[in-house]
Amino acid sequence: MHITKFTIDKTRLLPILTKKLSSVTQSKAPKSLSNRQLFRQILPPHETLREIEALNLGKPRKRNSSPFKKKVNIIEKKKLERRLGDLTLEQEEHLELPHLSFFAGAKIPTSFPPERVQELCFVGRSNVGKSSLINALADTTVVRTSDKPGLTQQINFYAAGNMFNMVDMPGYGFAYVKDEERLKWKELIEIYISQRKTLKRIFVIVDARHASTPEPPEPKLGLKIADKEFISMLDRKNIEFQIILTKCDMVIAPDLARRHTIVKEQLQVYKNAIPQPMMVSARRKAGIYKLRKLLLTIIGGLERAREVANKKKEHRLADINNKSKTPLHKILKKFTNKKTPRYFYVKRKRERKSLKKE
Ligand SMILES: Nc1nc2c(ncn2[C@@H]2O[C@H](COP(=O)(O)OP(=O)(O)OP(=O)(O)O)[C@@H](O)[C@H]2O)c(=O)[nH]1
Ligand SMILES: [Mg+2]
Repeated sequence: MHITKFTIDKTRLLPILTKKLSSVTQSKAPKSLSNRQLFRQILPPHETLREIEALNLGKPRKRNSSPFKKKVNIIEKKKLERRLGDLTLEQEEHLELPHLSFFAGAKIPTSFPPERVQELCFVGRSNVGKSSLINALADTTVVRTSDKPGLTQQINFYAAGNMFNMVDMPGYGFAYVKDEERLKWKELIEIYISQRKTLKRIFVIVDARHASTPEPPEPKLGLKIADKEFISMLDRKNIEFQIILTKCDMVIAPDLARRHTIVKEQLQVYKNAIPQPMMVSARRKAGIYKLRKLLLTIIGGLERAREVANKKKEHRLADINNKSKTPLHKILKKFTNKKTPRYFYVKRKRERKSLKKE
């Protein structure tokens, strides 16, 4: 017989086979469930799933332009609606926040600006997306963001018109900076949070992907140790806070609902936690209108924001109506000899229709 290095030596294989068999028999005995199995066993409530679908929060499904695949998508949506109920939630109000501008940065407590208007602050582990969330809320890019943890290294104050301030904090937990620097940030954040009289609410930002990563020193499921330490500190000091799950566009809908459920359960221990965690995606601007409405309600500026939104809508309508009175082809003729393309008329018609719908 020709022997190669791939020829199976039965005498060597036997111990391996017996070992495998023993492991199979062992697995029949009751064994503690893995984190993944525990996670899969969670049944999220229907309303959470419905909210995620309606606000378009989960990881986007692949959209296909082929008519067959479109039909499949429609059928899937209908199936979901049968299971979860109507997926159109209460109409989202298209509210806007006032113009955002940077006005102060503080590395030490003595550099905090005077307490004039109400403030909302955003805290969380480094790189969870605090700065990006402020940008998305104010529909701007004034706040600097980075994919490296530890970009925001001081408390930054941003004025939203003269209505209120949004405060961006450095992150706690891992960051590409020295340990002593991080300790300084921690002290600074604690001083700000416990001494600021104009502070109306603390939003603790949690990365939706991390809400259940189980690494050995971390708890099996749910919030990370750094988050738990921070919110326990808030609870000891009797300071109210609310959790916001960000980067929801990176988690598939059922898993996101499970993570939301875990976090909600864990919050029951904290007496100063607002029980309902919010879900957003700063990148896809999902859930942002809902959060904006909440901010405005806390500040007491909801009515003013509604008035501004209505005025803007009226102006836009009037603009379109005025434009349509002077035929576009006459305006264009001044500059060119060409006829007005049909495209312009269709576009205007569509704009008018969508405004009426709003
Ligand atoms: N996919 C996705 N990425 C996001 C979202 N929000 C933020 N990011 C990304 O996350 C990274 C970190 O965002 P930052 O806003 O700088 O995070 P931060 O919490 O301010 O970080 P530090 O200032 O370092 O504490 C950036 O690369 C963002 O583009 C989101 O909703 N979805
Ligand atoms: Mg930042």
